Amino acid sequence: MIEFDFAVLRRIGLNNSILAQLSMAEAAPGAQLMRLTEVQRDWQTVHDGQAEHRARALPRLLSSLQEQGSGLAVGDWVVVESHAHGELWISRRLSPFTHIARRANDGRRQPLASNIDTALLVMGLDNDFNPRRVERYIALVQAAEVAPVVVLSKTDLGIDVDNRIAELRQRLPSYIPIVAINSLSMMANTELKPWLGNGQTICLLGASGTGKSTLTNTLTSAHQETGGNRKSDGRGRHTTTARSLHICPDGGCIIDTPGLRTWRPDADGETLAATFDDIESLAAHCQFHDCRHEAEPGCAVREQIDPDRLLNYHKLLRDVQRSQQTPLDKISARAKWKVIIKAARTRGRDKRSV
Ligand SMILES: Nc1nc2c(ncn2[C@@H]2O[C@H](COP(=O)(O)OP(=O)(O)OP(=O)(O)O)[C@@H](O)[C@H]2O)c(=O)[nH]1
Ligand SMILES: [Zn+2]
Repeated sequence: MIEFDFAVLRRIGLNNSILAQLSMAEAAPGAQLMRLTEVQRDWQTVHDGQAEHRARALPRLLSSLQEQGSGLAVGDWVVVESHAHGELWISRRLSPFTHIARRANDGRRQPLASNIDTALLVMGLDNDFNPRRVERYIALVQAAEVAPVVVLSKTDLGIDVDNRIAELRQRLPSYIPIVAINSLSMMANTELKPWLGNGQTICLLGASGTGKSTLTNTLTSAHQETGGNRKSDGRGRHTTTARSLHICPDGGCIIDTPGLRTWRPDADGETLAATFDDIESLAAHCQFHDCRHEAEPGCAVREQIDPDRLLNYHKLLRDVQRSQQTPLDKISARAKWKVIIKAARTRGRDKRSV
């Protein structure tokens, strides 16, 4: 039997999709369900809904995750066993319902965060305003099956808010919510309430200086120190504050880790096509089957899609194609170009000498 208090764990994001896995989980007596809030090489921090504890993962768990090409990430739900001397050991990871990973330079996938329902894509209405970047983030979080919400911050700066919202609204698919807020105002709580129900987990993504920390403070104002409830029940070492899990007093919790902060989006072509499905579905109506929506007559896409959104789509697709090349592909692509350029130069010389 795995012990847990639903109401307490719900504050840190427990939901039915995780619970459904528990009945099948074998565990030692007294094992507890907890949420991972920090992942280091040799140790982890887990949250039991009230306080954080230092724990370690069983080597067999780590190697089986590694075999699956996966690994522990902040936000994972784990089964924690208590061994002799109060040591806590993570024995099992429940399958995450969403998983954000980044591709490391060597091509491996590196887990960043698990079990996030909604990503707030924070963008300042000031100089930071950049629809292309938002489209890129949307593609990425959708690839992880996390729901995107575009949050335009700094409405108080007297920037032409309505026009900028209209510009984005016209450009993005209609199912993507756009919310404009002042991160410094408590009103932000009301505006973001739909994504902060009890049991919901959100994360904040966006460039530096857009107001992610400010907004996190506003949303969690009554609970700055989520793990601050010190317990001394002798199990594991307690830490006082949750560095990466913040509980919102009215429901919901926020995951904020250095990994997510420095995460720069990458995606594959299929994912991009899914995010730009407005373009893909219009393309079926172009006169030419292989229309590139550039100068072809009878193009259905150019008529309806914001030209910059179309440009961005093509640019992202090119990026994807490049990033999916292996080092060998890149070398052979470069070699091919060298041949082409050399041939063009030779042709140029031949023409001149005629
Ligand atoms: N006027 C105004 N200022 C804001 C708002 N949101 C954030 N700021 C200010 O913008 C600056 C940057 O905000 P942060 O919350 O630190 O931004 P961040 O996204 O967390 O930045 P990093 O930590 O670098 O990722 C701070 O000086 C904030 O006070 C807002 O809605 N209105
Ligand atoms: Zn076309």
